[in-house]
Amino acid sequence: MKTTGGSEAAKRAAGERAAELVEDGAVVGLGTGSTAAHAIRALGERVGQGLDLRGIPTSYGSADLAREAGIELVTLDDALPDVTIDGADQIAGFDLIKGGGAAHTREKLVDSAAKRFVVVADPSKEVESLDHPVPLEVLPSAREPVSRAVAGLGGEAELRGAERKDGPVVTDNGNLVLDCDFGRIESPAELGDELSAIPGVLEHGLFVGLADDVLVGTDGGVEERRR
Ligand SMILES: O=C[C@H](O)[C@H](O)[C@H](O)COP(=O)(O)O
Repeated sequence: MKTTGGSEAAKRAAGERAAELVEDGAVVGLGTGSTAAHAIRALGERVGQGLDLRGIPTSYGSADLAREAGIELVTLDDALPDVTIDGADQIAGFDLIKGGGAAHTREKLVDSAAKRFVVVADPSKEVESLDHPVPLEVLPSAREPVSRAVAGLGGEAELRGAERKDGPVVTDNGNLVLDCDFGRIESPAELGDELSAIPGVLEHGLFVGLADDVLVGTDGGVEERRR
């Protein structure tokens, strides 16, 4: 499981608070990453205490964690999520950049299908304006044309390298990831539309207009924002 900079206590506080919001009988979208992992473990504990729920994973990682936690898994073919709990790499208001774990394509599918999308994070993720590189999941054959198209939009694309494998990261869907630096992003919605229009891009990591709640854990509690 990829881990990021914020304190583990803050991530756990946010994840556990989000798990408390889940009602009996719910279908829950299970996000990917170190913060969502705390929510999955907390949900597993509630299942152990008798809570009835089914989970829809957003990656191999979240599926494995959910199985270990004793959560029954289903797919979007079986049910749509009542709520999805997912992390983020950067948060400005309710706009997000996701995909640090290369899971953003399935995450966007599950997050956007949910009646309620709850973001869990630690304070290091919050910023005034988004400026984190935007991950693009691209077809392997589209790497160069997409990089050129990104340059045409004023960005710089870098192929994400794997850490415990030679060569690039290959996603759960068999594709590559380009991390695209646009500096400060003035209009996330507009940039998202432009990235979606590039042939060969499966999905980009800008999540605009999707989040309903942002729960930011701190070492002393959880700050909750609702749209
Ligand atoms: O692809 C991965 C996801 O978008 C994660 O939700 C995101 O990278 C945040 O992960 P973490 O909670 O580990 O910082």
